[in-house]
Formats: sequence, C-alpha cells, structure tokens
Amino acid sequence: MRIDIVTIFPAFFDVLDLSLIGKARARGLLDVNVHDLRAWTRDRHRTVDDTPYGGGAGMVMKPEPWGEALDEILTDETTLIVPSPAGEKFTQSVARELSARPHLAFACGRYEGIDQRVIDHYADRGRVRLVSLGDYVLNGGEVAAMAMIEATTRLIPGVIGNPGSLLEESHEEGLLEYPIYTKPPVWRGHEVPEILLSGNHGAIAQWRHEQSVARTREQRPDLL
Ligand SMILES: N#Cc1c(-c2ccc3ccn(Cc4cccnc4)c3c2)n[nH]c1N
Repeated sequence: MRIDIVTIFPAFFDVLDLSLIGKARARGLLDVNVHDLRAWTRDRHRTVDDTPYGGGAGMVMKPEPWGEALDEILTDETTLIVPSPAGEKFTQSVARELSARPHLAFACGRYEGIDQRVIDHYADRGRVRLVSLGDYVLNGGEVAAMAMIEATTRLIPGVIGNPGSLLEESHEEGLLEYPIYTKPPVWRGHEVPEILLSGNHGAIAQWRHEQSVARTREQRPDLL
C-alpha cells in the first residue's frame, strides 16, 4: 500500500518511522510519503489560508495549493481521505475497507478546514471520503489521520507479527475484548482468575467470550 499525506505540519508524521509501521516501511510493505502543502504555494509568504466568504471566525484553507498538490498526488487508484468533524464515523469496518485499497491519500486540514470546492472537485473525479475520528473537536486533521493510518495499516497482512491477535481484539467481532493477565499469579493481593490457570482451553474460551459480552454490555451497550 502507498500512503500520501499532505499537511502544513509534516514533522508531525515523523513518528511513522517508528515501531511496527516503521518496520513495515523498511520491509517494503508500506510506502509512506509526507508532503508539506506549502510546497505548492506561489507567493513569498507561502500562504495557505484566507478569510471566509460570508464572514465568521477563523480562516479557511485556500483551494489553489490543495488543487496543485492533489493533482500531483492522486491517481485513478487513490482513495482521498479528508479528516473532518463533518465526516462519516471512522470505525474498524472503515479501517478494514481502507486496508484493501492500493493507495490512500490524506488531506490534513487546519484552521476552520479546507475550501469545500476542493472536496467537490475531487468527488467528481472518484473516491473522496470525509471521515471523522469521533464526536469531539480537534485542531486539525493530523491526529485523526495518524489514528486512521495506524488502525488501517495494522490490518495489512505482514504488518502485525501475529495476525491471530487481530481476530480477538476489541471491535473486530463487534464486542470489546476480554480482560488480559500475565505473570505474576498474584500481584498486590490481586489474583489471576482461576480459570486462566486451569489449562482447560474450551472453558477458557467460554469464559473469555462471557467476559467480552459482560464488558460490552457495561461499557458499550450500543454495540450489542
Ligand atoms: N477527523 C476529524 C476531526 C476533527 C478535525 C479534522 C480536520 C480539521 C481541520 C481543521 N479542523 C479544526 C476545526 C475545528 C472545528 C470545526 N472545524 C474545523 C479540523 C478538525 N475534529 N474532530 C474530529 N473528529
């Protein structure tokens, strides 16, 4: 998978050189390219924003630099993802869908967002998705893009060492994951549930499912 990210804060994505995504890049499983939107500005001040038509607080990102950047980056195979508080909810299902795409491009806005005509222009030409990380307000698209990239790329075969672990994670089957324990068997008076020490794998699987259902009912009844 190729990923392109356009942002006015390219250094924000230096973290993608680390950990599993960094290793996947080094192994050629991922091709991640970060671009500074200001590279596509034409004026001395490298201006990317201006005042909103119709008045109102804040500034809006100008369409011209975005148009020149995206014209250079997008292909017929690209899914353009625009993180936005007005977007569809980003879920594990969306992550799974995106993980099968050959090329993802993330347009990370700042200020009050990107001129709507940019989204309209590329929507006419193919796959554009406005996607929201959740029902709260961030200062820009970078944090959302980072979360979406991590949730999506970890589903690509080979990125995570143990693919079996993906199947038991929260939200993969619509339930929250069961509680997990490791050594020591007793810690500050807290004991590991006896069933987990029994070696009875059928009973352990049953207990874990029951714990997932109970946890989901408690924390996220909306998922049931
Ligand atoms: N995904 C996602 C988001 C964002 C988000 C994404 C991109 C931008 C570009 C600018 N802002 C600031 C801003 C603030 C208020 C109104 N409109 C815009 C962004 C917020 N906020 N919350 C989410 N779940």
